Amino acid sequence: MEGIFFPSSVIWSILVVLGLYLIQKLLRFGHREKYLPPGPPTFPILGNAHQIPAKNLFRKLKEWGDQYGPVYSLKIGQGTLIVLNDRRAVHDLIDKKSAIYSDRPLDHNVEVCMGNENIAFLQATPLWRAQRKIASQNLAPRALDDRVVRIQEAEFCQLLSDLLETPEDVIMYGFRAPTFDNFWATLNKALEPGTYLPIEQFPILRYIPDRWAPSKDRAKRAYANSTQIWSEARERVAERRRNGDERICLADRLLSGEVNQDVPFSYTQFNNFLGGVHQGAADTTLSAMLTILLFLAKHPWVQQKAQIELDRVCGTERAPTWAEFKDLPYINCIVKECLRIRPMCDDWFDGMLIPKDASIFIPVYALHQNIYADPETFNPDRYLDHPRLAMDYAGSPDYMNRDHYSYGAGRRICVGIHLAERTQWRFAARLLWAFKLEPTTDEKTGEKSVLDTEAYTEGFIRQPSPFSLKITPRSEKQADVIRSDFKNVEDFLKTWE
Ligand code: HEM
Repeated sequence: MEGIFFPSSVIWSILVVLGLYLIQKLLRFGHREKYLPPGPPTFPILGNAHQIPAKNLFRKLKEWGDQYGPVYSLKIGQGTLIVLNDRRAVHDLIDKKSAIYSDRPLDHNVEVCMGNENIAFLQATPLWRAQRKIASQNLAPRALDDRVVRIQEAEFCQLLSDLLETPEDVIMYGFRAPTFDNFWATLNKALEPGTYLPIEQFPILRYIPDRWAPSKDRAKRAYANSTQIWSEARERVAERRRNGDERICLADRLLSGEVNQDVPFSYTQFNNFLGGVHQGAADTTLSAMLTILLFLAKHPWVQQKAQIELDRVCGTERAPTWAEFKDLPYINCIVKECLRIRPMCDDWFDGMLIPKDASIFIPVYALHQNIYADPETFNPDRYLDHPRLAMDYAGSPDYMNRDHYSYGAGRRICVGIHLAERTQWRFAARLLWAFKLEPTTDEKTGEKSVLDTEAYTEGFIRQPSPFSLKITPRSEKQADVIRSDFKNVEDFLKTWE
């Protein structure tokens, strides 16, 4: 039988059509679909990836918001990012529909790094729900004000003379970090986020062999390292308990079976859950406290205004306590203003938006710049009409009156928000009651150093770059109170080491 014969012109035509089809497909990769909100012009294949700056992305997000409107989109390869730079959009999508917008974007590298065991990065699975429930019950205002109040106040007695403490360790594991190089103080430094291949956005990168993609190996090592650290933390708790030393903290309550678990945790899930909450607490709280220090030192009028209030309520004889929250409203304004002017991270969600796999992003810095007049000016007075705590505003349907978005939104809102609020308030209140904060003076020239409130580190959590301050007690009386307060709690603090 004779074979079917295609003239070479037909073969060429097919190849040309196929080639054109592939080129067209390739050119459309990274292209913004018509139904998406507007955004910066895309480049074939890359989309907007090449326009994402390595530094100060938060400022670029604001610039794009000014240019393309409150809701805009970015294309990163085949991935879509919808940026919600608008109170109403955040409320309608993230608060009201939080059941469908409580997921995290799929990210293979994050999955490998965290082994799907870190509460902050888990998809909205039954494991996340079980972990979230335990964390929110144990970090609820009542639990904190009943169980944690004494140790937190005591830590702040020490902090006045020694600004080096990380009180979260006590609440999680029942151990405190008496010095910076102590095991409990160094945990976070082992978890530096690395750079890695954006596989979800550019799926072809998946086929790069592991040996040419060091980030893949790094992700596996990151999981192994952090799991080892959190397992050591748990073993230290277990060892202390074997010696009959049980303490009031989440790890002990879980190990004693006092906390109801909706989903049983494996050994590593248990350890990485506690580690994940600790991680959520440590860098954020540190960054917030450094921002408070930096901005107060830069703005003496704010110190003076707060100190008038503190002197009226506490005099020089005693330091303020959390019980005086309502009598010292200006401290709350300072905490809010610091979180507004320098939010430390932006916020990611995944959900059912069209297109289905789009990620949603709240550009917190840009949003804060949009919603307040004169946003670059540090002015706690703008919060005088917001006397309540952040969660009251975040949970209110009156979204136009929300104070700030630094704790996120919807079901994923920071689970440590109540502890974070208490920690920052205690820090600001005691610091201002006790000390005068100033820039340092150059011994040779006699000139005051300039505190740079723009100098922040890049990374997952933004923090003020190192700065130095002159911290002097406001009076001899206050210095005496600091000393005697610390003496009174010293033995109590030792029982947590
Ligand atoms: C000033 C201090 C803090 C700030 C600004 C802050 C901010 C945030 C933000 C923006 C998120 C993501 C929220 C979202 O996706 O909508 C978050 C999540 C989280 N935070 Fe905080 N945080 C702080 C302190 C704390 C503390 C003290 C703890 C624990 C004791 C904590 C534990 C967590 C955890 C576990 C998550 C993940 C929650 C989840 O995905 O379900 N944070 N935090």
